[in-house]
Amino acid sequence: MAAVLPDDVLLQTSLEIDHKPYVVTLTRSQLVLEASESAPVSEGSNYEAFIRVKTDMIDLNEVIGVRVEHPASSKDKTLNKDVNTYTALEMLPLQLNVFTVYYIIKSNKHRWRYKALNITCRDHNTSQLWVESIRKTIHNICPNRPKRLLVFINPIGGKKKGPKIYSEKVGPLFEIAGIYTEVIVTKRQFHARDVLRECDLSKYDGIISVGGDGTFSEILNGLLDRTMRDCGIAQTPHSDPVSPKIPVGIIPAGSTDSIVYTTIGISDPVTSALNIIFGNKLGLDVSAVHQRGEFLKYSVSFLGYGYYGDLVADSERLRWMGPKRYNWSGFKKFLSKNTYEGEVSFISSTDTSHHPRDGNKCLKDCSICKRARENKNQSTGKSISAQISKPTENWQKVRGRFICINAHTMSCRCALSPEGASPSSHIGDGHADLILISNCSRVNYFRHLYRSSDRTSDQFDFNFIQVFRVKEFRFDPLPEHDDDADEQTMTKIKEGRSQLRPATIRNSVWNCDGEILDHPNLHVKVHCQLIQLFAGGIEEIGKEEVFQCPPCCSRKDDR
Ligand SMILES: Nc1ncnc2c1ncn2[C@@H]1O[C@H](COP(=O)(O)OP(=O)(O)OP(=O)(O)O)[C@@H](O)[C@H]1O
Repeated sequence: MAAVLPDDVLLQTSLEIDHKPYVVTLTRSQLVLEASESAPVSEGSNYEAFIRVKTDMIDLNEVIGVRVEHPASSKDKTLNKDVNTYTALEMLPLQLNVFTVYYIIKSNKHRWRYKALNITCRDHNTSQLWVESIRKTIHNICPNRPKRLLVFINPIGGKKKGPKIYSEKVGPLFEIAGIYTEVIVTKRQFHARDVLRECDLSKYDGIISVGGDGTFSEILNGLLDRTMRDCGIAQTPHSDPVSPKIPVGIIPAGSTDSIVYTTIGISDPVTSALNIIFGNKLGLDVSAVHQRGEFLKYSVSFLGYGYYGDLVADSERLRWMGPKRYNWSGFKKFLSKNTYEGEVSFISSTDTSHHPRDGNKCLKDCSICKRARENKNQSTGKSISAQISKPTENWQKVRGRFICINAHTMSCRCALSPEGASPSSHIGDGHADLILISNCSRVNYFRHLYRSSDRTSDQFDFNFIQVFRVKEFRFDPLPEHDDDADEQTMTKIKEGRSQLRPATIRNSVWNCDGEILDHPNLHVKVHCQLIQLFAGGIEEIGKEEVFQCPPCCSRKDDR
């Protein structure tokens, strides 16, 4: 343990923890807890003397919050109750001389939890002094923690548990952290987007999506639309979108929650809430999707034509099945094995130091994403025309009949595919991994799908699969076709009046972050680290710190 230097000490008092005497010291970065025993006092002395027998420390950057606590609220695990109960308990008389420090613990497998340490002071003034001093010190060393959040809760995403997850697990944590929140439970699709178009964003330090990838995508699109409008920039294939100043966070409450899995390593509302509270941030690549020169939307994780497009179109009709609808639709589409003809054109990455099959995973503090951010910062300020991909840029083309065409802006991890559909894809390298799966037998396609759930094998190691790391791509279906006829067929499919059959439809749809894009012709351009996401990146298992629980803590069970 490093010695506490005198000028580093901000406050030091003899306090009680678990009815035992402690000398508690607040330094500029830590709370130091020294178990002590009373020593015999020399005659005539005005001071109580202690012998220090054991020392523990809590880093202040791992403290969620501190507050004067009512005993019932800690004993009864009030945090597991709903917000109303929680507020009612707060109105009971407080035990004003006790304050509680809430701090995180990191268990293995990326899951974060927290503990509460009750500290008893002699009187209310001392307790108040401690609370204020700790808060001020945290604010000084962690100035980037958010203080005001706008929260959107989707009540129909996943298993429809968004409101419950927020009120039981997340809202109380934001309250402990002293974060002011405005909460909107969405009433319809595009409700969040419409609010973001009009509201005063300067009031908030972050926007939080409680839902799945679809809700996040809606919020991301609303925020980027708003930013572009405020900057007076039209969204064309040749314009570079402007990064919003405000970061976005996700509390997972959807069916797949792939963005959370990929950026934190686990779909867990408490871990995500703690990442938001600590203000951890990552730069996320965003793909701008256009059709025939017209802007359609932004995508942050995945674009899939063919198998994954058909799958999402089918699964939309089966929402009542919950998350299992994806397995059922996936099985059906596997059996039908539709194939689609088309031409894919793309501009490959010029950086040859990394590629989609190099096995280099995008983990916390990823060097590839860091380099991309530095390059982006250097190029900011260059004229926009210098950054536009020109028609003369090196476009490559692949024609064929495909089972699917997938573009991953990130690795797209999820419970079914722990390493992701494109394991070496990066969150912020400014590129997407383009996976072209040509027509093959069902057995071979199954071998590819099976490998995506296997951490050890290369799912792209087949002669019918081609992979490219690209910054821009286009898809044109072949032969040229009647868009209107296909759109009518797609409407019937979505309304449940028709099934997808290769004989009746020549084109698939695009699956864009779990939502359907009806138009087969697509032009996609990746924008490096366009938005900031509240997430810390995936910690490498084995490199995580092993938490030493101070023996003095109130030893609450993991929540
Ligand atoms: N009150 C609402 N009623 C209907 N649709 C809504 C409502 N609120 C949000 N939506 C829409 O619900 C859609 C699906 O939500 P979401 O993506 O969160 O859940 P999911 O599809 O179950 O999860 P995932 O995308 O992770 O697979 C989104 O497109 C969102 O715009």
